[in-house]
Amino acid sequence: MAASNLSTLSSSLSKPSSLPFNTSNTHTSFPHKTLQKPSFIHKSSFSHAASETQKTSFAVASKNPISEIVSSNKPYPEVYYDDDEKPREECGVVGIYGDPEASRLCYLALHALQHRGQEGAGIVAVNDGVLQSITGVGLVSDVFNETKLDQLPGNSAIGHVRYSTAGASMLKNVQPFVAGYRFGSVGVAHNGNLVNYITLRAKLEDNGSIFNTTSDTEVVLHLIATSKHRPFLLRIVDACEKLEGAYSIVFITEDKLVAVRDPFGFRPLVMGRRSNGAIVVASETCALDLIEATYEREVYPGEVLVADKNGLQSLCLMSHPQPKQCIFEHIYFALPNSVVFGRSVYESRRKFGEILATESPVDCDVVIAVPDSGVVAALGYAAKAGVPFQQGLIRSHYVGRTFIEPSQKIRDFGVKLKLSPVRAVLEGKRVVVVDDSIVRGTTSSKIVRLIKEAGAKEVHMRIASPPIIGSCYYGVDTPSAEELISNRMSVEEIRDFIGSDSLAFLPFDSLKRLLGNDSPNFCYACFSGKYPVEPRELKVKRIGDFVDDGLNGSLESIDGGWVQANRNQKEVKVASL
Ligand SMILES: O=P(O)(O)OC[C@H]1O[C@H](OP(=O)(O)OP(=O)(O)O)[C@H](O)[C@@H]1O
Ligand SMILES: NC(=O)CC[C@H](N)C(=O)O
Repeated sequence: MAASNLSTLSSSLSKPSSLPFNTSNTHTSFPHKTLQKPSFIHKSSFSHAASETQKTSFAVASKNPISEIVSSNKPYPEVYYDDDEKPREECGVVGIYGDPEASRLCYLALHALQHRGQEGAGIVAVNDGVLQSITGVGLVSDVFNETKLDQLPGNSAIGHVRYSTAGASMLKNVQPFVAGYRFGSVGVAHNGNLVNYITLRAKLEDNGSIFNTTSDTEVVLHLIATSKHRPFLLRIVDACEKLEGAYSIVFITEDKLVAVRDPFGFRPLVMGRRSNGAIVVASETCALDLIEATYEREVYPGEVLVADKNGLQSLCLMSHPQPKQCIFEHIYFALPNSVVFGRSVYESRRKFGEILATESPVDCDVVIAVPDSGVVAALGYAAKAGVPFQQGLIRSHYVGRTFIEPSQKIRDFGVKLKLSPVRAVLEGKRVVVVDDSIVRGTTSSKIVRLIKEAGAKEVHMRIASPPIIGSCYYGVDTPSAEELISNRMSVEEIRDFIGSDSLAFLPFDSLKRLLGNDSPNFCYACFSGKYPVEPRELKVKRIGDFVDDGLNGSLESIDGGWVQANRNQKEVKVASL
């Protein structure tokens, strides 16, 4: 990332000059995906911690924020999910400026973003120049209730739902973080992953910084506090220019809401307005819909968007390389009713299904989806193939996303617990099954078996993404390369492994063709292994990593042992910084 000349920046409060996206996208509304509860394994783990919350306040003149955190009304709980290498989704962020119900609106918006993170949730609100924060582990509904929200009055607030990518899953790492520095207080909520935070943290600690968490996000606060620039906005820019990797961040201060997106725009961030003029920023437009804010546009890659008493200002301060937005948002993460990177997620998925029907047709009687993420692509496939779409798998809404389950054994069990076949739809039929992705192959192999046991004559798997061969380092903590089945097996070998009669993936070239001129603006590292920002400092999970850890390479040992060994290694690393 090229450094901007900060001396020229204070006068450059302006709309970004070269905006990479068409801003005229319309806002499409679709029914909301049912928000997922954590799976049974999470639930039991959360049961001790779900009620654990912490409340902190930061006044303008806060002199010692650390002592205030330590004296918060509840102690930190035990780490409730201390698995630093499990695959995870992303975080969701929201920020509201200029609404008397700011914290309640944040609370609602966090519900809409719950699919992006279920480990912890928090809100920071500003009232009379004091930042007040409540964070807790578990779901938004576990953390907040009327009484808690009553403690967060004020006209501006930010919120966060977390899936950890750096730093263990524990209360102290739940965002937003709040800190006091010599010119005031600042709260931060981050979606993404910083690939250079270990070096940044080491430098900061060399210079005397004391860290309160093990999250990558905390370095941002220290960089702001130690920046030599003024005013606050330039401190933010100065700090962000030192960051590498993915960050869609909302900041809150006594008098401002600031939204920043990294120059590559890896993770989404959108802006909207309520009818009373309140400004809203959020990870996905589904959050805007819920709180009746009208979607205006994205926060652009490299943009710093500021809402304060003077209105909305946009600073285009960071250099603009070619954007590299996460394609997996469209394939799996985002809700289909969201507009992400200026495109309807629903439309993307429907077209992925159409492409599969055109490029990998097969004689069949019925098309079914693996709910939830496969539904829209299956609808596209069925419409294009002219074959009826039916609900051949019923999904339990009390079981969470299996992609994020911590161990292989639990994932196996989780698939059966979550998805039940409908014999009336499947018996004697040639069935096309559409899913959004194959990560480890757990879901597909179990599903093929379930469907065959329900009497299907043939099962044809169609996957609405190219094969996933690379781990993600930009906010989606996908498994090690060894765990990615497409990294270990050919398509035919995978077909054999999952036991289907045929298997086809969305061809990578067709995906790029579909995106057209916008195609170079996406990050495809998970399909190509080519990383726009090299994750130099982070452990690249390749063959040999787990061999060195003394494990034999079976999937179970990766889950049960490699993770353990790696986690210990990480703890040592952090401690020795
Ligand atoms: O190959 P695997 O390792 O099994 O992972 C792939 C599966 O995980 C996801 O489902 P998930 O249950 O997480 O999410 P969803 O309910 O949103 O479809 C995805 O939709 C695939 O079905
Ligand atoms: N998934 C995310 O966006 C995580 C944000 C941040 N890196 C954390 O671990 O808390």
